[in-house]
Amino acid sequence: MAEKKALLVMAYGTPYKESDIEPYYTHIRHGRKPSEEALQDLKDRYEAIGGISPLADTTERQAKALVDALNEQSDDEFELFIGLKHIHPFIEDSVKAISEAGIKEIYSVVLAPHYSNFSVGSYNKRAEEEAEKYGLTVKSVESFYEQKPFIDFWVDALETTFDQEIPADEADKTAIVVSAHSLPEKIKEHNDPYPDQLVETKDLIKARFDKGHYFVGWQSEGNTPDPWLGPDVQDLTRELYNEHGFKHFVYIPLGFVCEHLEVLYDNDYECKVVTDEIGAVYHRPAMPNTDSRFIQAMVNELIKL
Ligand SMILES: CC1=C(CCC(=O)O)c2cc3nc(cc4[nH]c(cc5[nH]c(cc1n2)c(C)c5CCC(=O)O)c(CCC(=O)O)c4C)C(CCC(=O)O)=C3C
Ligand SMILES: [Fe+2]
Repeated sequence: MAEKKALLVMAYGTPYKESDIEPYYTHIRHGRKPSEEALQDLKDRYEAIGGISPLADTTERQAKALVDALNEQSDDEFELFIGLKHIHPFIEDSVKAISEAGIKEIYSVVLAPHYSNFSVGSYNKRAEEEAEKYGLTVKSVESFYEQKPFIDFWVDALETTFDQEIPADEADKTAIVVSAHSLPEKIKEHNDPYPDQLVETKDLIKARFDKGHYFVGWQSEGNTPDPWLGPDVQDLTRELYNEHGFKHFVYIPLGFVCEHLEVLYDNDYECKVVTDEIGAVYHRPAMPNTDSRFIQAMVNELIKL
C-alpha cells in the first residue's frame, strides 16, 4: 500500500462566535481593522441571517463527504485536513499538522469552482509556501466548474425551479442571474481567467437548459477604494426589469458552494428587496452543499492530479 496522502480542503472560514467577528474581519481586510460602523454592519448582517453563518458546519460536512468519496474511488489512502483562509485552523496550521502526522504528499482543493489569482491562487500559494518549510509536496486542483457533475447539479436546479415555481407561459418573462463573488477590476490587467470562467459556466449550463434569459452578474464586492467587477446583481436586477420587464428572477450564485452570509444576505435579502420593489418574483435554488454531484466534480479533478 502506497504511503498515506493528505487531502487538504481549503475554504474561506467564518466566525465561530460573536467575539470572533472583529479579528476575522480584520484578517479579511489584510490586517486593517474595520471601522466601528463597518464592524457593526457585518454584525448586523450575521444577526439578520440568524446570528451565525452555516458556513463552518457546511465546510466540515463537505470536506468529510469529499475525503470519503475520494478514498472509495482512489487507489491511494487520504487523511483529511481542513485549512481556512481567515480563521483557525488556518491553512498554515493544517500544513504543519500534516507534517507532524508524518505525511509527505498533499493533494489540495479549494471550495470554490473557479480559478483566480485572488482566490484559489492565493490559497494554493499559502499552502505551497508552508509545505516547503517541511519539505512536503503539494498538488492542487485549480478549478472544477467544467466538470459535468457540477453542471448537472445546476441544470437540475434550474429544471426544478422552472417546473415547480414558474408558470410555463412565464418562462420567457424570466431572467436567470448567474453570479460569483466580485473581485477588484485590476485582476483584468493580469489576464486573470476568473471572469471568463464564470461566463463559460453560464454557457455550459445554457447549452443544457435553455428556458428563460441568462445574464452574468457579480456580488458581495468589498468596499475598498478601487473598482470591483460589475454589474452588481442588485443593479443588474433593476436594469433588466427596466429594459425587459421580467416577472421572475432566478439567482444562481454558483461561484459559491453553499448557503453562507453572502448568499443568505446578499442574495436572499438584498436582491429580494429589489425584486419586491419592482414587483417581480425572487427565486434562488438550494446551493450544492454536500450534493453527491458537487462532491464528484471535485473527486474527478483530484483523481487527475
Ligand atoms: C464576511 C465575509 C464572508 C463570510 C461569509 C460567512 O461567514 O458566511 C465571506 C465569504 C466568502 N468570500 C468569498 C470570496 C471572496 N471574498 C473576497 C473579499 C471579501 N470578502 C469579504 C467578506 C466576506 N466574505 C470582504 C469584506 C471582502 C473584501 C476584502 C477587502 O476589503 O479587501 C474576495 C476577494 C479576494 C480577497 O480579498 O480575499 C473573494 C474571492 C467566498 C468564496 C470562496 C472563496 O473564495 O474562498 C466566501 C465563502
Ligand atoms: Fe468574501
